Amino acid sequence: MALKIGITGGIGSGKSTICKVFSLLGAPVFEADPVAKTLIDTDPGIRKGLIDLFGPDIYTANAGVDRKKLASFIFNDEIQLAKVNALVHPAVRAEFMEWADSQDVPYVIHEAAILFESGFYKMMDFTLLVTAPDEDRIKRVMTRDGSSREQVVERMQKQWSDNEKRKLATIEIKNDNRELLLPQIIRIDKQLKEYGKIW
Ligand SMILES: CC(C)(COP(=O)(O)OP(=O)(O)OC[C@H]1O[C@@H](n2cnc3c(N)ncnc32)[C@H](O)[C@@H]1O)[C@@H](O)C(=O)NCCC(=O)NCCS
Ligand SMILES: Nc1ncnc2c1ncn2[C@@H]1O[C@H](COP(=O)(O)OP(=O)(O)OP(=O)(O)O)[C@@H](O)[C@H]1O
Repeated sequence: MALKIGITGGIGSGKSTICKVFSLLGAPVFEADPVAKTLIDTDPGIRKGLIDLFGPDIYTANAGVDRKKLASFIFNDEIQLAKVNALVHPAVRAEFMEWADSQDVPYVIHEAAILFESGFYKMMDFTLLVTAPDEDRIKRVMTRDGSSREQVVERMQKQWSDNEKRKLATIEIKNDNRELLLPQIIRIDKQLKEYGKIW
């Protein structure tokens, strides 16, 4: 059975970029967020649950969820956020476990922005935390998404701080353009492949 490796980090830290490198090194990557979003749009149980919570208008005419509406209901109300997460996260978890068990490799990667916040980290054998200075992250996301500094800072403030995440992480990957990124990833990949062999 493949080792399960969780990878997380704040907005713009470089999770997706680093996952691309792990993928090139042969590690299958499960991206939790798009899976969660697809399930919200397509899973009948989740659909019913969201309609019960927020009414039928939470879905648009073309069947997808109204993202702006859902964000406005949950991002300023912790109770509603917890209810939505309780509907969506068990389904994501089940999909991940089934996917992971079908992979014949030393290790697989689970990428999630809220790996620690959601408790998903408890299902992982090891966790990797990607960090970078706030200013670098802000500039990267402004360039990537065309968002304003204020929009990025607002999102950052809603996420756990790196210090909180460090307490739960096995290994930190520094994506700060001071410590070289590729040697860090190659070292971790080598260790995981060795460890995966004897697991
Ligand atoms: C509510 C939605 C429609 C808002 O979409 P929007 O494009 O405005 O925001 P985006 O998806 O980029 O998320 C922004 C940030 O919010 C935080 N966040 C997103 N979903 C969650 C969640 N379920 N719980 C806690 N924080 C969350 C993350 O820190 C993320 O970086 C969207 O976030 C969503 O569908 N979320 C549920 C999917 C999910 O649970 N994803 C988390 C991984 S399992
Ligand atoms: N070391 C780096 N130097 C410069 N740019 C970088 C570096 N690492 C990542 N980037 C760029 O910064 C942006 C953010 O990186 P990425 O999308 O990988 O972050 P993320 O952690 O997955 O973000 P999010 O949580 O918003 O999805 C991307 O455009 C990426 O190409």
